[in-house]
Amino acid sequence: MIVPLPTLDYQSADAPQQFALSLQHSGFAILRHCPVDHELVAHTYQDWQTFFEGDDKVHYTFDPKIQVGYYPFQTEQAKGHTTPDLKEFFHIYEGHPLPRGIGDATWNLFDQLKQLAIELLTWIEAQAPLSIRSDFTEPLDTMIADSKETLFRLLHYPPLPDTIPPGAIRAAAHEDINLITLLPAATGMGLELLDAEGQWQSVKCDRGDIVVNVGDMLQLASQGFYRSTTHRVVNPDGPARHQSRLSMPLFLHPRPEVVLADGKTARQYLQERLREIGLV
Ligand SMILES: O=C(O)CCC(=O)C(=O)O
Ligand SMILES: [Fe+2]
Repeated sequence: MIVPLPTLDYQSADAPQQFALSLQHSGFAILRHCPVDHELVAHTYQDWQTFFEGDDKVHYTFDPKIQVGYYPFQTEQAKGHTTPDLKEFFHIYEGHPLPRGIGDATWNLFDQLKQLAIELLTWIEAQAPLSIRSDFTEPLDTMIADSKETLFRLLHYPPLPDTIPPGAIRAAAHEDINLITLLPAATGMGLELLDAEGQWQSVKCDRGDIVVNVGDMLQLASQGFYRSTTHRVVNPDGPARHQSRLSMPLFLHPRPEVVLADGKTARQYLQERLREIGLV
């Protein structure tokens, strides 16, 4: 039986416990009433919708050395997949300029999400058993607080083409590489997670909710106490086929020199994983 993911109230007294339980069980949690401005989310989506609809984007084509910029439609394929995903996206990192026409909302949202992530990492740490916590090489929140590696990915899944390459979906099944991911509710359905029984479950959330998921780096650092769960974005049916979908995950990455486990640094781990998905 599929038990849907609960939506948790960030402001409730037991939010830290409920949040950590959800991450242990499914690798995902849905939070409502977070200190993230809904207007800012809407504004950011508007700016990037305009960007992806325009012709200017090709002038920002990504620089593979620094992984910044615009990745055209069907550039990325998930680990172990041969068909590229039906998506285009833009990678931004702190300190790098945004495309013309993108206003302050994007950086303001980045800052609000990062502050929230810092707090959520203190919850994640406090809720882990001492035997797990004591092996963290430093507090989880300081791993990311001054990091310049955190990646904001603005994603656009265009309306589906008339002919879809066999096996191609909006985002093929994958796990995130980083510590945790914060995902403001996307503009459309489609996100699914693979639950412990091997069933795909739709991640249902409302506008304004924040979805949080565990990445491989946290799974590694917590010796599997927190699970990094496989997820994907499926192609819609019916009229939604003709609609685009936007989403904007913030991938929280530690400073490169942070040791995750067994002497392995975040830098070493990230390079291994990027090679696997063909991004370096
Ligand atoms: O678009 C989404 O809802 C999720 C995207 C995702 O999982 C990713 O980019 O890693
Ligand atoms: Fe992901």
